[in-house]
Formats: sequence, structure tokens, C-alpha cells
Amino acid sequence: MTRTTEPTAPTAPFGARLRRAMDTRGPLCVGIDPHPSLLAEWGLEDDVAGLRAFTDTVVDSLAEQVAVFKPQAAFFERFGSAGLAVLETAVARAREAGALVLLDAKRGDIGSTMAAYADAYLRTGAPLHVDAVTLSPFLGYGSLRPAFDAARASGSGVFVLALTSNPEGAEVQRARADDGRTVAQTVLDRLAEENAGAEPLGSFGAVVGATLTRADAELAVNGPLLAPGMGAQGGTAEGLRRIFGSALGNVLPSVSRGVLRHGPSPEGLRNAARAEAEQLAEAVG
Ligand SMILES: O=c1ccn([C@@H]2O[C@H](COP(=O)(O)O)[C@@H](O)[C@H]2O)c(=O)[nH]1
Repeated sequence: MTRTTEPTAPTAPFGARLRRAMDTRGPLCVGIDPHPSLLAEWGLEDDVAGLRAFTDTVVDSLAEQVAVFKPQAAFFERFGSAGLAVLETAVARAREAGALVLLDAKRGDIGSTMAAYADAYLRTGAPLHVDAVTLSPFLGYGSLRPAFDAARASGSGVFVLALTSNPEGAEVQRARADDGRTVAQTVLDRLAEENAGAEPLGSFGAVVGATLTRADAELAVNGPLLAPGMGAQGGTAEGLRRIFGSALGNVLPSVSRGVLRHGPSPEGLRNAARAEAEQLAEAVG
């Protein structure tokens, strides 16, 4: 008789695994954003072979150094199924080398479709199962429920957009509901409920841009706070203290172009990531 073995979930929830990774490797997240302009700067063609060479170089150079990689799904989807195959391989290689993978896909849809996205990214054994995925709450926070359920079942995590790094985000995210709270604060409060009692860190994080002048929000969600926008968008290590205040210890600052432009030499990438990490350590302590 043939016995089938169900893939097993990781032993620890995402929040605990992320806490350990940030404490041992430092809190830097490096984005994998193979922009056509970066491929050209690296001397690569804007095709699948170029995408693969770029992605493999970033992963092989940094997977033993950084806590988290954040591949940007759009740059892989540009190449259709061949691009997704590159992403799948990169996710497996990065995780094998000990880095966590947060897929920046910003998914959000009605609940029944959300269940399919959850199945794609958050189910143990799925071809594109990642440690965490970014989600958009703008079809209603409750529509994300299937993703929270799937993440709990597989020990994965999610990061929900709250205060994004782009200037256009404020018109939606700072809008106030009848109870006086901003849309962003409602998302943050719901995340705090999701993470209640979790130790050492909840698995359900928020995206709060490193480019903000101030957060003007209660950020104590007992979960990680992904801070994209460092470097190319103007966010700085010093600015993080002003934005995040007492929540600073849970911040995962993310840099993409600021590190990637130092390739294709593995040493260039490693030195750039190390310099970013040192600046963070100095500014954040
Ligand atoms: O609020 C957000 C949410 C996500 N992003 C993503 O992060 C990287 C930023 O790249 P840089 O080269 O470091 O500017 C990119 O993939 C964005 O889609 C963000 O910037 N802001």
C-alpha cells in the first residue's frame, strides 16, 4: 500500500521565526526588484535568462547574511509562467539557505477569491509557499480572513498595507470613518487583535512606509512593521526613530534599489547590505 505524507508546517509560527532571524542576523530586509533598468546596469538582457541571473546572484550573495528577502511579484509576473518559475526556484533556494521570504504581492479580493490567493502563497506544500505575503485591505479587512486562517494553519505570516510609502496613499489611508479613526488605524487595531497574546511576536504585520514624516497612528500591534521606502524613495535609518518611536524594535526596514544597484558583484551586494545594516544598528540601536 502506498502511504502519502502530508507536508508538515514549520514548527514555529512566522512571528517567532522572524523575531529570531531579526535578532540573530539584524533586521534588514532586502527587496528583490529586477527592474529593467537594473538588469541593463548589470549588463543583463531584459528577458528570462537575465531575470534568472539577477535573482540567483542576489539570493546566492545575501541568503546567509540577511534576515528576509522581499521579492516583488510584479517583476517576475512580467515574464509569465517562466518568470514565476524563476521566483519559485529563488524562494526555495533562499529558504534553504536560512533566509525568510516575504513575497510582495499586495493581494486583496473578495473572500472566496482571497481563499485561492491564500492557497497559492500560504499553504504548506504549495509551489509558491512563502514565509509571508503582503496583502491589501481595501476590499475590507474582513475579506482577508481566509489568508489569516491559512497563515495560522501553516505557521506563515501576512503584512497588511496600513500607511504605504507612496504619497498617493494618504487620501485613502488617512480618511476617517464614522468612529473618527483613520482607515490605517482601523487596520492597525484589527492587527493588534489578531496578534493578542502572541509571544515573542505576532505573525500578522503592517506595512508602514519609511518615507512618512510621522506615523500619527498607534503602531503597537504586537507584530512586525515592514518599513519599505528606505534609500531610493528617501527613507533613512535616522527617520525610523521619528516614525516608529517605541515600536522601533519590531520594525523590518526594507531596501531594494539601494542595495541592488551595487551589483552584479556579490561582494558589492554584500558590502551594500552590510553598510545598510550598520547604519540601522547605529541609528536604531
Ligand atoms: O508602501 C510600500 C509597500 C511596498 N513597497 C515596495 O517595496 C519596494 C521598494 O523598492 P525600493 O527600490 O527600495 O524603493 C518595491 O517593491 C515596492 O513595490 C513600497 O515601496 N512601499
